[in-house]
Amino acid sequence: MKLRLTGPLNTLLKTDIRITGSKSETNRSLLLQGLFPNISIENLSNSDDAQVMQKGLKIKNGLVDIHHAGTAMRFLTGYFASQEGIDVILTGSQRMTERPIKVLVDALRELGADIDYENVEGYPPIRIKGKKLSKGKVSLPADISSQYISSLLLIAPSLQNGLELELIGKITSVPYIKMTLGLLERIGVSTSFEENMIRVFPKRAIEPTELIVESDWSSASYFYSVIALAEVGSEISLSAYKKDSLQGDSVLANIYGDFGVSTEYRDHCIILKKVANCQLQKVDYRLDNAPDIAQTIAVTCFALGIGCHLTGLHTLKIKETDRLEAMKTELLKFGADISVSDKDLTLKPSKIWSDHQIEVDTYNDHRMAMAFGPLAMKTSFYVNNAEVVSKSYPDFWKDLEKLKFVVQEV
Ligand SMILES: O=C(O)C1=C[C@@H](OP(=O)(O)O)[C@@H](O)[C@H](O)C1
Ligand SMILES: C=C(OP(=O)(O)O)C(=O)O
Repeated sequence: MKLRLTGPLNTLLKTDIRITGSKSETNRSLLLQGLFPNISIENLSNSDDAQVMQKGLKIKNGLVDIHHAGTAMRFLTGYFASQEGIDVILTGSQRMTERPIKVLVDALRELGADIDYENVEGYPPIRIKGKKLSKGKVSLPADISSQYISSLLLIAPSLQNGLELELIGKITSVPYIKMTLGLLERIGVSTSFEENMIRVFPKRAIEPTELIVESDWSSASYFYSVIALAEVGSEISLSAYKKDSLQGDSVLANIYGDFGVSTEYRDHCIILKKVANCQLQKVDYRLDNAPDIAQTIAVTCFALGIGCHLTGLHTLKIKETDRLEAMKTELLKFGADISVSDKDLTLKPSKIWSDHQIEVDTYNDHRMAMAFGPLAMKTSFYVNNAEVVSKSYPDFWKDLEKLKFVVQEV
């Protein structure tokens, strides 16, 4: 699906939008429900990634295809490996077969798992024969993806002696690890995380527990961007959010303060308000704790005509696409002065070219499409394969229409 996108120009925005549950919290909660069926879940994510997770958890034999969902790939690997009677081949999209899984497979094998590579060593598809994992201690590199760590932590309470994890190297995406531990604590599992050691204690059964998933902060980032580009006085109310979030991307509330956006927490909503025009020439953020909002911030800065230096982005190369290269290619189309390395992105203040025929390519990456969306408030353009948004946010284009964007299928 190709879209023509035109943003609202010089209008005061005032809209309420409801966003569904965080896909990260949802996929963790679903896995925990697989282990402890007396968990119920409220405000599930309506994303493709949550749907493939839900389906995957029901399969015991045969092929499990999780498409583009990194969390489903990594979390189901741990789950299947630890469940007796499972015999599956776990695979995904072409891109998923290029996203490494070796760190997790090595750790699970160390715990006693039976996993083999179907094609290329270190990458999906993998054949998993589930069994009772006998060991309870393992160390693994922590600088590639936190999802490997979360996968092990999620199955940890079901292991005979729980799990002791030693994390090697600089730990990346830490808030996602803490989110996993936070959810374990909510269902009554004891955990500890000190320096590079994580411990999860075993739990045979839990009390019936309802997990209420907070709405998705990464999805909220696109509205922060819209408000940052809107007229002073504009506001958007997003539900359902809370101040003590498990999601690291809630750091958006601080970051977008720099762009003149205030965040008020009121009755399960966040109210984003443009309170001032951004006076900064350049911003500098280290985002290894919030990698998923890097693209949003880069486009916001470009649209505002300010520079940015974003660091800590070493994980972006192995996500849905090589996000740093993709950002460079697409922002260059609009005239950006951008450079990237394998772990950072630098944008110098530059003017947006007024060429209305530009087509933004999306590389099977929902965040490429959504991060560029707000830029339509400055110039019209086309978005190729716009359906990619369904990976995390199927209603994204409909919600942009609520903000007076003109979204035309062409
Ligand atoms: O655990 C999670 O839910 C996630 C962890 C992060 O991945 P990495 O740890 O690979 O950076 C993040 O980018 C991804 O969207 C979701
Ligand atoms: C990186 C992402 O997802 P995943 O790794 O779960 O595919 C994302 O949603 O930005």
